[in-house]
Amino acid sequence: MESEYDVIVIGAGAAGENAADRVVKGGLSAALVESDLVGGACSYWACEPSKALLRPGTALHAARRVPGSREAVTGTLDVAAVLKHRDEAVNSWDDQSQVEWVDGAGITLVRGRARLTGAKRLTVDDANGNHFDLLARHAVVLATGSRPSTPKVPGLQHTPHWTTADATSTREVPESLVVLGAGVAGSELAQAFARLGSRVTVLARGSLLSAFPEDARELVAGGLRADGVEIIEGVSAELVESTDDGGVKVTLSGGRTLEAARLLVAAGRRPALDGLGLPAFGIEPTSLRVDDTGLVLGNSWLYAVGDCSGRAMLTHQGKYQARITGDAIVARTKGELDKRPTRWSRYARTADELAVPQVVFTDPELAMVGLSEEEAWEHGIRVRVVDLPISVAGAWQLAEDYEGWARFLVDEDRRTLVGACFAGPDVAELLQSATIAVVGEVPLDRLWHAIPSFPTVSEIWLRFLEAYGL
Ligand SMILES: Cc1cc2nc3c(=O)[nH]c(=O)nc-3n(C[C@H](O)[C@H](O)[C@H](O)COP(=O)(O)OP(=O)(O)OC[C@H]3O[C@@H](n4cnc5c(N)ncnc54)[C@H](O)[C@@H]3O)c2cc1C
Ligand SMILES: NC(=O)c1ccc[n+]([C@@H]2O[C@H](COP(=O)([O-])OP(=O)(O)OC[C@H]3O[C@@H](n4cnc5c(N)ncnc54)[C@H](O)[C@@H]3O)[C@@H](O)[C@H]2O)c1
Repeated sequence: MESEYDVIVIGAGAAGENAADRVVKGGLSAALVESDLVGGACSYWACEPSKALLRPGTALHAARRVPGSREAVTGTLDVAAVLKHRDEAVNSWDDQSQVEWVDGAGITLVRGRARLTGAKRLTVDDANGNHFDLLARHAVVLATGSRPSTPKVPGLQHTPHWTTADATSTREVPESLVVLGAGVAGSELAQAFARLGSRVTVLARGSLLSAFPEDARELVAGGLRADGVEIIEGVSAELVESTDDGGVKVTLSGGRTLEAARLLVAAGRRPALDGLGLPAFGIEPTSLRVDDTGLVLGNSWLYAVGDCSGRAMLTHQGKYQARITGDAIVARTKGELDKRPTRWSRYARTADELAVPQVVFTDPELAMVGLSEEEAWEHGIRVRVVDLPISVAGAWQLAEDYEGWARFLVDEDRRTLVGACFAGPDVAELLQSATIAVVGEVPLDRLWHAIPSFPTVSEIWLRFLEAYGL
């Protein structure tokens, strides 16, 4: 006997929850299938615990940078209290509150692992050996998240190591830690553990945070080095082995060896699409492609949102995709969307292409939105880049030795902002102003009237407009 719903969402992470919610808000019924904890990676193993591990160190460092409060700081981080704060942030890995939210939202939760058995048909296998057959009247949404990529380094597969999930859920702070991978997760966790007392070495194939502008990443690298993190750039790990004392030994290109109590592999993630039965529908699990509404190309009922859809792997982006896709499914069901949606309409994930905001929560922070210079040229935009230090009165209020940097990218023909990047303490909260300017395509002549309050770091907007020539 099959249970029928208008829409079935596979995966109850941030993206899946939001997709199901929009569908129900639009008047349809939705089942949400989850094989693990309701809430997914962000709540239990990624954003929330990593930020809980980072924030105490950032707060302590901020207090040390202001005369008056600096003198009051006499100790170091209380490691047990930080880990307790992390435990509270993840509700001690208990998803009861999220299950209650799902119930309250009118979504039916089905526990177990789902796989497609036919068009709009799936089977869910639960932990007790039970099977449930489900049928979606209109659409199935994949929201299955991502899995860590394991680089092909000789010895790594057979050597015990941490994934980012192990690092964020740890109950111990290792005496020493080698981090393989110098992207966002590697940088954040390197600093978190350094501030908790580990001796940390980060290995970067190219440079630390290579996806970000050089001036910005240099500031972050300086912050990590000030915390004692050794950053080795331009190297690869050639061999990984266990040591007799339960630690790990890494041999680098060039012959140098490193020994540490733990190895953390943070070398990117790939969409989690295995075991879903996709090849039967002609879909390769490695190359999912979706249109602006999230519809998987080549069919009329299968959608994808969040990390599994292979676009920017960020919680807020997955939730954005879910809102748009959920609304698009409802509109199609009601016959209100039969053509390709227009750019920036409520049924098109336009920001996926033009305005992805991202914050690296290191200290200093790094915040970026929109197109890079290269991407702007690729889009045919005649772009002008304005770089300047964040040297405004608001910054000095925050920290005596505030060091920050900003980049603004202007479409010269339209005189609108197409991208921005900020690096420095507390710049995360600056990002939404840039996101609004990019998405709103606000002309610079109008931004001239957007007065930043004195003394705030937002004064950098005025400095930018002056530097641009207004
Ligand atoms: C260390 C770290 C820190 C991060 N910090 C941030 C941050 O600060 N800000 C930010 O925006 N992003 C951050 N991210 C990225 C963010 O965690 C992800 O983008 C986000 O969690 C993806 O959400 P999702 O709903 O797509 O997938 P997930 O949260 O992974 O949810 C997918 C769910 O699907 C379930 N599932 C999978 N297959 C099946 C199946 N066949 N049947 C049933 N259920 C299934 C899984 O159990 C899982 O619960 C971080 C990532 C890492 C690794
Ligand atoms: N604050 C945030 O928003 C936040 C925090 C952490 C993670 N995330 C997201 O989670 C996802 C995973 O994070 P991540 O840092 O693992 O991915 P990433 O893509 O940001 O970085 C991966 C890094 O690993 C390196 N790498 C890959 N293979 C390697 C190898 N064989 N040897 C050495 N280095 C290698 C890459 O060059 C890259 O620098 C990303 O999409 C990221 O945006 C977001």
